[in-house]
Amino acid sequence: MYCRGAAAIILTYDVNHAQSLVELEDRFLGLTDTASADCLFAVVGNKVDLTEAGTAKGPEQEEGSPAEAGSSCVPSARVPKQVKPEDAVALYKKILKYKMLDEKDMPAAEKMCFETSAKTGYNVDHLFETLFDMVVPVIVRQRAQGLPQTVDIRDFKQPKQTKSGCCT
Ligand SMILES: Nc1nc2c(ncn2[C@@H]2O[C@H](COP(=O)(O)OP(=O)(O)OP(=O)(O)O)[C@@H](O)[C@H]2O)c(=O)[nH]1
Repeated sequence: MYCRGAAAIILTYDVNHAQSLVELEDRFLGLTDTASADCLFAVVGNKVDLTEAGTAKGPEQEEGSPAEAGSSCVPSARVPKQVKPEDAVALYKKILKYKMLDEKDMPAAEKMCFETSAKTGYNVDHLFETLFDMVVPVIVRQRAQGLPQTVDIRDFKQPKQTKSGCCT
């Protein structure tokens, strides 16, 4: 996971495995520490095509929010969805707290939580178009302010060696 200077991070879980949402918080959230201070977060529940209440809509029909995805049943239903959109919204709010970001300064949770199917393409364009529309103005502003777009690795400082370290 490479996050340094990222303007947006897409945290993806599997709507059929509750543990995958838990792991986003437990294992991956800390890895986003090197992202930009004004980084946007999207929480994306993928594999919605496999769920009972999911959608098998093709890319030509794709649109809508998690609520819409949940309401469009298809006959090829399989398993009950394990992670509800509300769970993703709760995680999004936790992320903002972890980042010490004020909810009112950030896009609404409902706007930043998506359900997708990489297999059918459902909601994938909607996800990327939404992020793109939000991120481009931020990048343009950063460039106008002359903020560096690269990292100078020569700035790297060796961590201090301690005599008491067991491996030194
Ligand atoms: N049905 C379905 N399968 C998917 C979808 N996205 C990915 N897959 C399948 O899930 C498997 C794992 O996909 P990867 O892209 O390797 O994802 P991963 O996060 O590394 O692995 P997992 O944690 O197992 O999902 C592959 O067989 C993909 O084809 C989806 O939206 N629907």
